[in-house]
Amino acid sequence: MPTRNKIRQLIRTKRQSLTNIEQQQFSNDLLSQLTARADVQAAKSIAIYLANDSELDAMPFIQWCWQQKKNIYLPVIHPFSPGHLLFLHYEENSDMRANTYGILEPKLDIRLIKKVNEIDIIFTPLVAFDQTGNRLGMGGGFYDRTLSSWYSQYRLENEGKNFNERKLTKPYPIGLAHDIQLIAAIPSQLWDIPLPEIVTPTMQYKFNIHK
Ligand SMILES: Nc1nc2c(c(=O)[nH]1)N(C=O)[C@@H](CNc1ccc(C(=O)N[C@@H](CCC(=O)O)C(=O)O)cc1)CN2
Ligand SMILES: Nc1ncnc2c1ncn2[C@@H]1O[C@H](COP(=O)(O)OP(=O)(O)OP(=O)(O)O)[C@@H](O)[C@H]1O
Repeated sequence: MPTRNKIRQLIRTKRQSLTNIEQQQFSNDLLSQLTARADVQAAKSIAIYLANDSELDAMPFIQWCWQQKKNIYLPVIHPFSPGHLLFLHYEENSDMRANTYGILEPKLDIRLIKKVNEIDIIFTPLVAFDQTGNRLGMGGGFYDRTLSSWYSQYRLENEGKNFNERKLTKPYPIGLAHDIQLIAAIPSQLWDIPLPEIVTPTMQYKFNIHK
């Protein structure tokens, strides 16, 4: 089985070869998929990301959320807690700065920080995923740390239940990815947090990660 770094390399290269036209089409397909979901329609606070490295671009969806008066939050690399994220309110006129990876994030202002367990849905970026909900990210462990207590609670409350009988606790995580980011199997590590759902431009995958 290829190593995690090999998979990252391979999928990132594949993703970078998508054309601008394809990227635009996929963003619009994503918009249609997400806006049709009842949980998205009901959500008041949504965390998402600004596309980097040819990730699936959610900007059309972010704009729809703003029109619907939803609150949008973006990940900000914690200034002194290594590997941790903060989530800050994001508006059209937010002051932005580039983080160490060159990704734009809202300028740190403690008044704009939203507690993770007060966010309804966290849409996570990812590099690769498999048919069981395993997620491989850019390699910082940021989302694994963000979601670790959510996952403990999710398993505790939903052990043995069917997907449609689950009791959901905030923040509900949903991965966003291009279809080409699906691979046969991700060699998962103990700390990896799998995702209960992943949305691509053509599919909405649901996974039993609580059994
Ligand atoms: N759009 C987006 N925002 C995000 C993430 C993400 O995956 N996508 N993150 C999700 O966790 C966090 C940032 N994590 C990242 C981790 C590594 C690299 C990266 O480009 N690494 C380089 C080498 C590292 C370096 O420059 O020191 C590389 O692998 O090429 C980027 C983002 C927070 N914000
Ligand atoms: N809950 C955690 N507690 C402590 N360390 C963690 C935790 N989760 C991940 N890590 C550490 O973070 C590092 C990177 O993890 P990993 O390669 O799984 O990141 P990733 O899921 O690809 O990235 P990201 O979540 O940022 O997109 C690993 O060395 C791992 O030990």
